[in-house]
Amino acid sequence: MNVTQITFSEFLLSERSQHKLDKDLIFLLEDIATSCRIISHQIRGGAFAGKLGATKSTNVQGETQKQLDVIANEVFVRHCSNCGRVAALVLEEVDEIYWLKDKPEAGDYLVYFDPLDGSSNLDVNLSVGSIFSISQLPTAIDATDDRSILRAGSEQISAGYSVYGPSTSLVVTTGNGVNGFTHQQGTGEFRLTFPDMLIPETTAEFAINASRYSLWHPPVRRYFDECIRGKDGPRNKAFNMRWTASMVAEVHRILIRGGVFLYPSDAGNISSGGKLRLMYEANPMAFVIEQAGGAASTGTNRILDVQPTSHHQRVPVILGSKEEVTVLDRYHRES
Ligand SMILES: O=P(O)(O)OC[C@H]1O[C@](O)(COP(=O)(O)O)[C@@H](O)[C@@H]1O
Ligand SMILES: [Mg+2]
Ligand SMILES: [Mg+2]
Repeated sequence: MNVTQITFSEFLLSERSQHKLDKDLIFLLEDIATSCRIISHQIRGGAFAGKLGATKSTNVQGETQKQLDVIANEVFVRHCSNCGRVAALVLEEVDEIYWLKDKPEAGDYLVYFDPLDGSSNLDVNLSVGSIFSISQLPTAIDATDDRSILRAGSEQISAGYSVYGPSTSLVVTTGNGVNGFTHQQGTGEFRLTFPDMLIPETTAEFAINASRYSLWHPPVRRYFDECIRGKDGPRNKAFNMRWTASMVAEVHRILIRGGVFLYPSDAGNISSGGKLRLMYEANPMAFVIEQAGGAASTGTNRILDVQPTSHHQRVPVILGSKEEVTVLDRYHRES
């Protein structure tokens, strides 16, 4: 069968037989895909339903919530609570952990969501997305214990994201490489359009919010200063810069054509540990990036090795083409 005809369900069945995936994981991934379809539909109709603006509330991170942040959150809660193996949901928009079982068993799933990433882009009709991560409880627990959801990223069994851009994409890893699907209008199916995604090892494109230059630490300034000196600078390369203010869109571009994305800790965010959240932004993206042959670092550690201490924890993020992440790690060591 032509790759573009393979549906997400068919793909999951073949992954299941090749890699012995648990059938409940397949059901959960189907529920996540259904949620992404619904959210995509809600975003595309948002202007008609008056759903693009902000709510009057702020989330646990003190950020003003968009109406669609709240809607996307509800969609994931409603559709991903059905699979009997899900023990808990951790969501960006909700302070507490949402336990679905009183006495979770070994192997039960812990699912982490950024229901809508880059939501400041909604009002201006630019790309946004959803991010998910799935881990398992290593042992049964007698009663719910919030510390048991603090799993390192290296324990993820699946992760991915959906981008709601000119088309809706779904990109997924189950630890066996990375595959990308496009939502087909009409049939409503996600079809395999980007099999075996691989990130080029070298790149001449970086993404950072350069308005924070005055807040950056020396290694990040050094990297940026060298990049913008172009061919005549120490890197001998004419670098290009991008910033979409939506991590999903940045990661998707890097998966398609390479590049490096940075949201480092700086003088403005160091007291919180950085900007991006470990459990539902950094970890899932790091897993996808590594599975596609890239690298993901805090500047001093591999992101997937960071031991979480709280479920809304923030970390510095540097990810993408290996060569650039290696340069940035070295600049951090040398500083
Ligand atoms: O506005 P800034 O500082 O450029 O930050 C943009 C970053 O913030 C985020 O939008 C945070 O995501 P949320 O919309 O889920 O809070 C990232 O997607 C993006 O990389
Ligand atoms: Mg986000
Ligand atoms: Mg979000």
